[in-house]
Amino acid sequence: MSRQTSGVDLDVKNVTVRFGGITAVNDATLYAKGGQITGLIGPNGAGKTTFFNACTGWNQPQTGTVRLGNQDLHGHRSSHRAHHGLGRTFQRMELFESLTVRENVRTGPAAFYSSFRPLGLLYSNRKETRQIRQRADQAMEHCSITHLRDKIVGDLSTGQRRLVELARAIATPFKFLLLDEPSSGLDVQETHAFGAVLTNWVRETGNGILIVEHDMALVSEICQQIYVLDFGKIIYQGTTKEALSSDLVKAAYLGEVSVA
Ligand SMILES: Nc1ncnc2c1ncn2[C@@H]1O[C@H](COP(=O)(O)OP(=O)(O)OP(=O)(O)O)[C@@H](O)[C@H]1O
Repeated sequence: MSRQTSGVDLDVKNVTVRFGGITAVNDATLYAKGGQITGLIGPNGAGKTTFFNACTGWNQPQTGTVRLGNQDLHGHRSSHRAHHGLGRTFQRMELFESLTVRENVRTGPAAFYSSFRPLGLLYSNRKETRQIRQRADQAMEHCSITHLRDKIVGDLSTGQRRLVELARAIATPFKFLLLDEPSSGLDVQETHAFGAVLTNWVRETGNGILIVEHDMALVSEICQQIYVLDFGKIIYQGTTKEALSSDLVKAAYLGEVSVA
């Protein structure tokens, strides 16, 4: 990964998303800095995925704005937001089971570059093909999965598949990533290694991450800032240390959970 100087910040203001009579996200405002990992936590059904969808254009909020650096993404489709560098992963992994690891990872940058052309994947030039290969190789290296590059993804363990998904995301020239429960299904050691990959990527590229995560040990290890959603509202914002010792946050979410 090449080291860059400064990343862009994600600036989300006053987002409200309603589904009929349900207000899934209620006037939520969040600022996530480039070069950092910001956590978005909250109980099941709090509105975290809906908030992500509003950021990436998967749903259109009733109110609110989304900016990435100096780009106003408000009202634009998800493809436009991806062009401007806002990437995401999903709660359920979306990998091509019958393709190899290398092929899966290459689909990220290939789709990104092709989306700038009217005929998409039909045409690509040599320079672009070289870039796609280089980016995929670097991302696999970064995620320590180079040795798996010729394996079929359907044959891999959950931990390895999570890394393939992450490698595909970071192989794509995104400036900011939204990760939805990316460590789900990993054991303690795999989670720790996964967290180190995220931390290194942010440090080396200057890019930012907003992560939805239920694993509080991982959150406390990698996040600098935390936002807490409860019933669609941001009820707390602060440094990770402050958030984890806040009575309000404990009452809403953490309960007696130990994060040591
Ligand atoms: N498409 C939809 N139509 C109607 N209601 C929805 C829709 N999507 C989400 N909801 C509702 O909005 C609320 C927030 O859901 P959301 O999935 O965003 O929560 P979450 O915090 O991501 O939950 P989890 O941690 O379980 O993934 C829930 O009450 C959910 O049932």
